[in-house]
Amino acid sequence: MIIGHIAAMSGETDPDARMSVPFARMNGLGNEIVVADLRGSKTRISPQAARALAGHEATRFDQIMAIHDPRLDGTDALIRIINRDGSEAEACGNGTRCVVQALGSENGQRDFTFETRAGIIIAHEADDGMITVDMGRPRFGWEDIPLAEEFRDTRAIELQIGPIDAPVLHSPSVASMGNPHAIFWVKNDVWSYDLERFGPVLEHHPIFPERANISIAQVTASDSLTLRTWERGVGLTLACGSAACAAAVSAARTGRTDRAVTVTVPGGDLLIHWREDDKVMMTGPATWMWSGRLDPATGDFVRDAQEEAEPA
Ligand SMILES: N[C@H](CCC[C@H](N)C(=O)O)C(=O)O
Repeated sequence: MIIGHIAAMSGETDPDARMSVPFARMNGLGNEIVVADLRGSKTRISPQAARALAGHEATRFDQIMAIHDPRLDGTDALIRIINRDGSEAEACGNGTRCVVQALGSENGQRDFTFETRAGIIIAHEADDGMITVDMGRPRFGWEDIPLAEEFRDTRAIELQIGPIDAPVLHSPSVASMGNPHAIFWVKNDVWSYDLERFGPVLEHHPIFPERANISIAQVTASDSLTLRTWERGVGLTLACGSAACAAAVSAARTGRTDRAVTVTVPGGDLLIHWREDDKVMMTGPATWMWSGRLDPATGDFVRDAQEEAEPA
């Protein structure tokens, strides 16, 4: 290519070659997701590139779902999940649905098996476009979350914020969906709590050696709850699928709800079913917005020429 030749001659890297990774900006119920296609390449998206993309208005994301070639027999892909701050997460429910929709749109495939740091994740897209992800089994042991000290009963641990004698939030349930979650149960509307202020303090509390995703949940019926989440490595988000799963299993485990619940998050509703075989099934939508190509080293990107889809 002539431009590449001139760029090489002048010591510049060919910008077109650097923008080697196709990506789609997608929406998982308001969770802002970048799905990046690194199949056939040994490259990874660098933490610097992630932070650069996060800092740009157009590509601002909660998670990047980086699709890599499979490493294990029987899996379709290895997925690396990158938070806004460049850290890696083990699980991302909403992002997984976006990956299913992105890959499914290539050839009509409806069933997928992915390797993630949280283990093997199975997902299925139904005729109506709703996507169900088998998020695996929750874990409740204090070392599994992990917590910094032993708590025999993780249905409610000793942790509070606010005045000692009148805490604003206290006694969260904790659970791992591969990634760490704390859920504070509240009586009032979840919007009446200043999660933006408490979230960062709790995310970094020394009780959570790997930090934690922090949610507040109000049980509204035996089959529904409302949830807001401060995500580890991200901040306030409109939806967090793994938090919805952690909240649903914790609600059932503490007798607050049944095992099948609708979890209403700021971006909409997720259906969560903690099956008798201990697997947690999460069902919800995924929406394609626009696509482009990015440089996995720097986060520079170009948009493809096309119309942007209307947000769902
Ligand atoms: N948005 C994601 C969760 C990302 C979790 C991440 N913030 C972490 O564990 O570090 C979801 O839908 O499950």
